[in-house]
Amino acid sequence: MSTTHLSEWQKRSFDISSGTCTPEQKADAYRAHILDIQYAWANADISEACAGSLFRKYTEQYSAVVDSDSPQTGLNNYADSVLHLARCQRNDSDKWESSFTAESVLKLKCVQSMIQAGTERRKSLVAPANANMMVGDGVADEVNKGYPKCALLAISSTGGLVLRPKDVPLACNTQINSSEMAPKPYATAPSNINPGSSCASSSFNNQAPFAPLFGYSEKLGANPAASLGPLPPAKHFSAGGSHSYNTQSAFLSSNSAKRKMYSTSNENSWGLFPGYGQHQQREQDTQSSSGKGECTEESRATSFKTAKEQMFVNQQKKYNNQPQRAHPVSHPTGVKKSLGANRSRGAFGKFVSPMPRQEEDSHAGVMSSRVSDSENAHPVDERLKNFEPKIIELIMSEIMDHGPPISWDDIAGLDFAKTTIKEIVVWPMLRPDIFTGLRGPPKGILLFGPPGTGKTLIGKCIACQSGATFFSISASSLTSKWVGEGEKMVRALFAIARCHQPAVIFIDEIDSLLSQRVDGEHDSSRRIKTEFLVQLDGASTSADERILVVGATNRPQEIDEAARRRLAKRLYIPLPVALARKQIVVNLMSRENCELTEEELELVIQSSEGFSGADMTQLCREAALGPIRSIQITDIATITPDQVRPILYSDFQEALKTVRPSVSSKDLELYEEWNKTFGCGR
Ligand SMILES: Nc1ncnc2c1ncn2[C@@H]1O[C@H](COP(=O)(O)OP(=O)(O)OP(=O)(O)O)[C@@H](O)[C@H]1O
Ligand SMILES: [Mg+2]
Repeated sequence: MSTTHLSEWQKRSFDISSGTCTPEQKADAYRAHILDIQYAWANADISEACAGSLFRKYTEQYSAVVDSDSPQTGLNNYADSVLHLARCQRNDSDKWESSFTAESVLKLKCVQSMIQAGTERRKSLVAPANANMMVGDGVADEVNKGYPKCALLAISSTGGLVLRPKDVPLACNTQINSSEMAPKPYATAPSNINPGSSCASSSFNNQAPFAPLFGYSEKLGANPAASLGPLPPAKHFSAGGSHSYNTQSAFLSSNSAKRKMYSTSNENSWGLFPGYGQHQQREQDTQSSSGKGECTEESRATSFKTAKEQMFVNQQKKYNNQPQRAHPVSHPTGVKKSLGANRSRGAFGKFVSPMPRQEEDSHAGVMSSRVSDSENAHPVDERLKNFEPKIIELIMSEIMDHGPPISWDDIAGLDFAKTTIKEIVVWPMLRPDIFTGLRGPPKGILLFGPPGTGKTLIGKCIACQSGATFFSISASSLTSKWVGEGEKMVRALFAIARCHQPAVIFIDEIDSLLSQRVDGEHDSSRRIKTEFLVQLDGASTSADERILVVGATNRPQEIDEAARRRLAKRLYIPLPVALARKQIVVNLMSRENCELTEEELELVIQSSEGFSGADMTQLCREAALGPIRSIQITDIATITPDQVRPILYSDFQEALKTVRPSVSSKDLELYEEWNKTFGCGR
């Protein structure tokens, strides 16, 4: 072996034997040894016998670390840890975590006593004095069989759970209030819960105080509607409540209803796992019947709609009227997910693409595409069968979840970049038949420029406007502390993208992933880079593949030269010119009470020379605070919003004293220089 290899080898051996390294480092070092042995043997640097013996030795040692479940010496919590990552991440909004599960709820003493009471008194319901939960006879029977199939009805104002007997009808579209319900023993529902079929789910979901009780508002929300018994025909009836209770995992699916809703363009196309299509088909049944505004007995019996699905239907209706090809079900908060930072959908959970396909613009289109997608599910299966479900799941959770749709007009200035991107991203995605051969679009784009100039904004806009499946990946999500995991993630990412073409993989801050490879860098990060370059090459050489990688960075000079070559279209995103700055101010101020004359606006624009888009936003925010600051501290508690004075030029003048450009002219020169050398602008 070469001297370099030898010294590396010695260093690692020393590390391992020093007794101070962690099991992860040991595993890493052993694995590196194994790779080196393979490499040396492949290069005929060592004999087969030598390779065999070394290989055996280090494999055993590696296995000993990997298989040992002692936390001090081993890593056998590998799968657990990864799954834990996937499951246990929470959004900021998830402050609580329920410890209730299907079983634990049923084991609660008060529930037990209520079940008992329900069994004893078949017709009239009497709750134990110390509980808010009542169970009808049908419920008790169901509970005794397993999980309740049609039990849950409402949640009491004190947070208790009220179960209603099957045989007590409840008008579907009637608002339950305490007075109406008073004569009935189950009348403890809060008055603001409306069990009407079309909104029962969301009403329940919004009962924040109840959510912690179970933590599964989605399923609970669905079931009240499902259990209404003799419901009148309803628009979005959800039936078959047993679905949500059948498994613990259904319960564990948590409060997703208050989180993002994905679009369904590819909702069924994932089709990774058998049996999944059935569920999807049920969903379609529900939707087709809801589309007709009626609910058949059959659909009650076989279909089931969670609050999430209900919200999707509502959202879809809303967005169907919108002209642009925006995501039909955007999350109101516009949270962008990052790997592991969200709830896992479960290895067998459905994949939901965020983007509508072209053919799905109409309602009928949605349906037909879903059916054909689920029919075509198996080939997709095949291509991904070598990947572990947990990795696929992690990648899936990276799909961008975007907020209010962003249009090209929301991005001020940057005309050249916008036109070029439309040319190479949007149009080819929409008309692949025209953009063939030499007209084929480049497979990699690099957006580079000073911070705060709209690179990420462009990424979001591509997500909204391209009609492609959009993967937004952060470098940190691909770097795992587990040896080999990062490369697998990269491979899986491209494999999944291949299954969901046309696809755009957006990598923000790409410099941290594809920085120049240097000596002494950690093996695993080097391997991730190499794998990325290989995949990028594969994607860029295959003419049939419609995968586009878009990278964004404000440190273009740090990007590896091999990566630079693969990101063939390198677009400079400069500081906004005066016109663009004006557009940003006008856009932002159009939503506020602002009295700025045309001349004053011009003065503001002149004074903000050298500001980035983000700086301009900051300037406007600061100016908008001016009127508030002018209010007397004693009045702040009582003043009404319309008494707040408009934003004036003086507020901008004040703001200009505190907001400074964030990009220095020296930095700008570097960008300009790099653009001249490597950029593709005019
Ligand atoms: N051209 C623009 N038009 C409208 N708003 C802009 C523009 N550029 C920046 N902004 C505003 O600045 C904010 C930050 O922009 P963005 O995150 O896209 O910057 P960036 O180029 O990705 O910066 P960084 O390199 O630091 O990641 C945006 O959310 C937007 O409010
Ligand atoms: Mg950015």
